[in-house]
Amino acid sequence: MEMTLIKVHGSMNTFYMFESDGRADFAQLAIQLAALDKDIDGILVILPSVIAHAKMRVFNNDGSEASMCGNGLRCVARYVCERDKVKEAVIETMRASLRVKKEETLNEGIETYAVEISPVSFSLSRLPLSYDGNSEWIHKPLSFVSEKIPFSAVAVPNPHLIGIVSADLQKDTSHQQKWAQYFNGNNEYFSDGVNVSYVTPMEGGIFVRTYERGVGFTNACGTAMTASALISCMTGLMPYGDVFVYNPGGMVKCTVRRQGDNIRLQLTGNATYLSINEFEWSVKAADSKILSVERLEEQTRYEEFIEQISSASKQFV
Ligand SMILES: N[C@H](CCC[C@H](N)C(=O)O)C(=O)O
Repeated sequence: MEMTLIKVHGSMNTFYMFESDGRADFAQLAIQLAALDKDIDGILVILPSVIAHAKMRVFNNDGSEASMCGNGLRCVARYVCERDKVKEAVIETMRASLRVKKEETLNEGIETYAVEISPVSFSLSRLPLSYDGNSEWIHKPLSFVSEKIPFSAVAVPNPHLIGIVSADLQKDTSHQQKWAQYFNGNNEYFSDGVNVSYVTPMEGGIFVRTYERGVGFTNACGTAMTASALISCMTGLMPYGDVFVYNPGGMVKCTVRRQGDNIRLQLTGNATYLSINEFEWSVKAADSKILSVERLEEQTRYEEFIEQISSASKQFV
């Protein structure tokens, strides 16, 4: 079957994105495309919706489906707003219909979108994490990992484990890799795996690096950056409001608002199209192939943006 795939990224978290009527083995397609293109972190499927402008489904490189993808949702938001000629829309996701909107460009020529990140839950059963009968785990060390790293577990709604670490644990990723691989392997704590982020405060914001469930280290993870901004505000590391989050793939703005138990999160950042690809999809992986690639100019402007901000975060990248 021939398909048109748009290769996109949010903060260099890269995906193939396409519209579909829903009748296909998307898990298998994600595995095939990840094998064909080492750049990507998953696929974004845009489907019809009876309750919103469109529905988004997200599949990681290993074929697992995720309930949410913040960087991906910005790219889907752009596609749907341009398709329907609107500046705001609602996108149905696995657990919520989320508001999205086109924003002023971050920088000349960089398409920028803001997306709602919801629902939020600290209940360990929602992650699911089982640990010593606790119902929540916020800003406390997991002693079997380290006494020096306060961890927090939060679902937005995909699962995140967030550690606040010093600069040296941010520069040397081996500690994060060891524990992220453990929590995403056969372990007694996270039965569905978890996205593991290490957060370090820096000039003007926080730096977040994520080892993603179903993928591994990525340049950025939108839900993880937003969850990390939330934890940073809850623990007093950052004031509530706009938190600038730097990552290996760039920088995004996470807006964190809280009134009592009511938490509202918004993620703003680029939605960049890299290329338009014609793809021949065959059930037999060996017969699937990318037939043509039409590269687009936008990435040049995104790289200029990275150049501008890199002095702030290059200590960690
Ligand atoms: N690996 C994630 C899904 C992708 C989320 C990430 N790419 C984002 O931008 O939020 C998970 O399995 O929960």
